[in-house]
Amino acid sequence: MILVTGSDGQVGYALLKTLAPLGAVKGLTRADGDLANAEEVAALLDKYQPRCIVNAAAYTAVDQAESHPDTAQALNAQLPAQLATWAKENGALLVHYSTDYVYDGSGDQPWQEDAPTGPLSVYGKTKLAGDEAVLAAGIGAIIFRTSWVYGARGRNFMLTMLKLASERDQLSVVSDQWGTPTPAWMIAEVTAIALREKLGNAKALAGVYHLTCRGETTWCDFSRAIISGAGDLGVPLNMSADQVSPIPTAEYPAPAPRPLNSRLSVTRVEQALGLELPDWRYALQLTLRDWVEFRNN
Ligand SMILES: NC(=O)C1=CN([C@@H]2O[C@H](COP(=O)(O)OP(=O)(O)OC[C@H]3O[C@@H](n4cnc5c(N)ncnc54)[C@H](OP(=O)(O)O)[C@@H]3O)[C@@H](O)[C@H]2O)C=CC1
Ligand SMILES: Cc1cn([C@H]2C[C@H](O)[C@@H](COP(=O)(O)OP(=O)(O)O[C@H]3O[C@@H](C)C(=O)[C@@H](O)[C@H]3O)O2)c(=O)[nH]c1=O
Ligand SMILES: [Mg+2]
Repeated sequence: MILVTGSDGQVGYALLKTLAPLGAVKGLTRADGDLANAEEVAALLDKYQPRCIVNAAAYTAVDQAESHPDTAQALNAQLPAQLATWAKENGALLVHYSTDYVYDGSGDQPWQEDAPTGPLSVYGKTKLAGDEAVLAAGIGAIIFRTSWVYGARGRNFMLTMLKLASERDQLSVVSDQWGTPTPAWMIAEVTAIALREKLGNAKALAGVYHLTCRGETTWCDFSRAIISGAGDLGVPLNMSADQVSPIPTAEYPAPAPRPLNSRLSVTRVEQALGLELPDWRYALQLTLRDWVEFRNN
């Protein structure tokens, strides 16, 4: 049994399908229990006895985390720590996800996996604590640090932009935060490849791996690419890409500070798996097509 936590979320939902070839998959949603409650988590692990846990549950509301640090800590730090301890005691494999927000965003070069961390927000700090707990368990877990996750369903920047562009005739979007948009399906499909290797050899792929698309952009140019890509697919919108105005971060005040440089080097995962990850623009085209399908059904 492969247990996927957070299976109503963007990545968790995609994993239900991509992991299916590797065995029986059980997804945990809020209906199964509160993952912020350690006793409920223990009972779920006891019930399902997974040989493999893929932890896609997290507290991902970056701004709300500033005023709800205890819930963020429970989901982002204590849950992965508990899963790692259980995996160690029961000889299970663990795959966990983390974020570009563990870095401080300085400089303009892609971060390597062994670079110093320096989270700016409660979300980033609690995610880093989760990574550290998973690594400290010494069980050869895989940690995929991804960024700017989006998809045809869930809460994400692509869907926000499509909605706003159908209602407004002008948008202002920050143009000084750099990073790489990454669809949930891409993360789920690469996870399946990695997990299959791990099922063959438990020592394979241990540690931290960045897992994003290739290339880099800003939220502003990502927004423009979403709007022009949707237009190319015949989606009726109220505005065009050139009506998206670039603004500095200072003009978009928010409770949580965001890193300016979220570029992540993906060489390590590409070499480990012997593949080349897709460029973010191509991945966006495929995801927009998913969304058009999803809307029409
Ligand atoms: N989204 C992003 O841009 C990025 C995400 N990541 C990381 O990737 C991973 C997957 O993220 P993503 O799929 O986008 O996240 P989502 O927020 O889409 O999914 C997380 C899931 O966890 C569930 N969850 C939260 N709290 C609880 C709880 N107390 N009990 C039970 N379930 C709970 C959520 O349910 P509910 O919706 O009801 O709260 C949701 O279904 C996470 O580790 C995240 O930190 C990394 C970089 C970027
Ligand atoms: C809606 C909107 C957002 N923005 C800015 C705010 C922010 O800096 C940026 C992206 O908005 P978001 O709310 O998606 O940002 P955010 O929630 O910080 O996204 C992050 O989520 C967590 C979970 C991660 O791990 C990160 O990788 C990253 O994806 O765009 C605008 O400038 N204009 C707008 O109209
Ligand atoms: Mg958000």
